[in-house]
Amino acid sequence: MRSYTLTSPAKINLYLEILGDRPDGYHELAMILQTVELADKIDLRSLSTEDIRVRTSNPQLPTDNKNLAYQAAALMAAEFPEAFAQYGGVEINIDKHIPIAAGLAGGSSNAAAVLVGLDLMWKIGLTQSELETLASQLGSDVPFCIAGGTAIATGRGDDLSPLPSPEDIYVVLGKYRHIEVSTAWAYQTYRSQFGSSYVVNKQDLDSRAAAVHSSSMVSAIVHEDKEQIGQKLHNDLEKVVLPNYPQVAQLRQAFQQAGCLGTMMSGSGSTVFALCESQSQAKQVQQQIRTSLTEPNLDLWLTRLCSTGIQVLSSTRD
Ligand SMILES: C[C@](O)(CO)[C@H](O)COP(=O)(O)OP(=O)(O)OC[C@H]1O[C@@H](n2ccc(N)nc2=O)[C@H](O)[C@@H]1O
Ligand SMILES: Nc1ncnc2c1ncn2[C@@H]1O[C@H](COP(=O)(O)OP(=O)(O)OP(=O)(O)O)[C@@H](O)[C@H]1O
Repeated sequence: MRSYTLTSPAKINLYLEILGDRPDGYHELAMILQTVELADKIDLRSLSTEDIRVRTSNPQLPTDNKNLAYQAAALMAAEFPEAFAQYGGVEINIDKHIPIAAGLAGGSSNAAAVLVGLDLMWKIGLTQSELETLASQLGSDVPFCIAGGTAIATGRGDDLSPLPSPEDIYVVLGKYRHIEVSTAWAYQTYRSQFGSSYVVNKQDLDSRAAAVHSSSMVSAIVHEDKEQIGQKLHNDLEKVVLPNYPQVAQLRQAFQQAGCLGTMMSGSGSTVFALCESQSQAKQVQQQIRTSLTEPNLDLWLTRLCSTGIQVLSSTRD
């Protein structure tokens, strides 16, 4: 029996611009993605049978083929049938800490962890680029989750260019337990409201995607200018989510008034994050939100930007 334990961290979007629509129904994006330390723990245990089993600490999550971690294992089994036959199936245990449907790529990160773990368990030896290509079949955010850290993401969100990770930036995450935003709904609503303003010409699209590389946010990251990183946060999906979810808009306003470097909704929401220059500032922001919004359904987490993606914590064999 072999087992691997991996950490599966969440991401936030420091920048998300929607450039245009795509013939496949997706959107062309210019994003800056960033991992944070808040993470799930994934345990993989080999089975003597050719089964894929999922267990999770959160009863809300599916354990069948609707779970992205299951889909990742099924993809590996289909791509590498000989390894699957030789090493047997796998039991996947998901110790869930990342909130679900929160814009934090929790499911995507779990899928990335299964790809990385099974590559090791089945001794396949895939490169990071090969893992990312497989990951893109599972979802737009999954390739980034493999190496994590800080990266520019263009195309559907899966064309990645790494950036240096800013150090010592603390993050307060806030999410209402009862508010879950569907990513597909957010993009569809954006398209129906703002689709007419999209870039249609392929050349313009390419130059807009390239522009993110020389943007003020990238410059702020490269120069580790915390103030500017906070100032340049951007997310086009706020334009559709905030008007439809007034509590999320109110939470964002409360963060803004709490004196942080900057605040923004992550991905398609409903999580709002605040960047803070120190742990003590983050604790103060957390405290101020608790006193200004006496809402029992609001969860808050204190975490930190992180420079790594999926990591193996331990492994055993006998
Ligand atoms: C909002 C973000 O999390 C920001 O990082 C991502 O763009 C979404 O990533 P994800 O959840 O991995 O997305 P997918 O599972 O690939 O797609 C979910 C849905 O989002 C929409 N979608 C996603 C990515 C993209 N570039 N354009 C889209 O329009 C599609 O309607 C799709 O049906
Ligand atoms: N392993 C998993 N962890 C979390 N959600 C999962 C998982 N597998 C499938 N899902 C389903 O995926 C949906 C989105 O969950 P997830 O937490 O990944 O959303 P998200 O953080 O908004 O993702 P993203 O930021 O990539 O859009 C939920 O409806 C959930 O039931």
